[in-house]
Amino acid sequence: MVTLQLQGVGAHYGSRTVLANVNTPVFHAGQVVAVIGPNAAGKSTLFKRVAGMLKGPGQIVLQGSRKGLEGICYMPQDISATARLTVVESILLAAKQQHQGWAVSDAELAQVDAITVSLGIADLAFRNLGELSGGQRQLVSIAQTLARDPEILLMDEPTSALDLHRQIQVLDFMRSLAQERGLIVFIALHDINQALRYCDHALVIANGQAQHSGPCEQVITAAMLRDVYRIRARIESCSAGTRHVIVDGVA
Ligand SMILES: Nc1ncnc2c1ncn2[C@@H]1O[C@H](COP(=O)(O)OP(=O)(O)OP(=O)(O)O)[C@@H](O)[C@H]1O
Repeated sequence: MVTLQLQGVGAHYGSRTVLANVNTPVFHAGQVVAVIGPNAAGKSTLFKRVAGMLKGPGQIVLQGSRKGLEGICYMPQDISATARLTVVESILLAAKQQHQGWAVSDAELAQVDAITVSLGIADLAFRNLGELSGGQRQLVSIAQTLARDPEILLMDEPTSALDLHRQIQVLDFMRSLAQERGLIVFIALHDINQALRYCDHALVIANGQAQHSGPCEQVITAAMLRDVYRIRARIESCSAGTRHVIVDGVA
């Protein structure tokens, strides 16, 4: 069973340190971790550092992995697509990054089919990337990331371009994927209610540091929202018993 822990992780762009000394508990297969925090806090930078795209101090301790660092897959926030490929070609290309050679097996085609069906984009399979809407491109970007057979998924605001139905569909899907396939899923989110609803653990990044880390219900508090986001808010249970953030205004 895969586990991941960050120990004193930092990152810099040139001489500018953007992230320093991020420590986390050991995360286990099946867990979904919300990475939350204000704009420019360092969430994407943390993902890039964990994915090996940036250098910096500290250790990314991965244990019980079949694939090693190759199993850490990052879905970027930027979903612009310039390649002249169809949707299915672009997903196959992502899958092929993990394997030698370009021959496509029936099993790989079936895997791509299954991913597009799960994300509700099977009807887009032969459309060119350049002619998709923003939300459709985001769903294809998620499909490309899943095709890489991840053990650790780093999803950078994966629902930012999606309508409400698709947001719920994708987050439900990520949750069941984590549990059924034993993935550890990190999701950078700005919607704190989605973090409360879909994630087990919250890691709050602010000013390039991990300010809080723990179970969502312990970390997402009125005090944290005031200190980190500078808003006045209450956390209340709705009639269905689910906890929600109600925002009263800026602090
Ligand atoms: N390629 C880069 N070169 C230099 N500085 C960068 C680069 N990418 C990001 N930064 C800076 O690093 C800091 C953290 O940016 P990052 O993208 O990690 O924030 P974020 O928490 O993901 O923000 P957002 O919620 O707005 O997406 C910001 O000050 C940003 O300007």
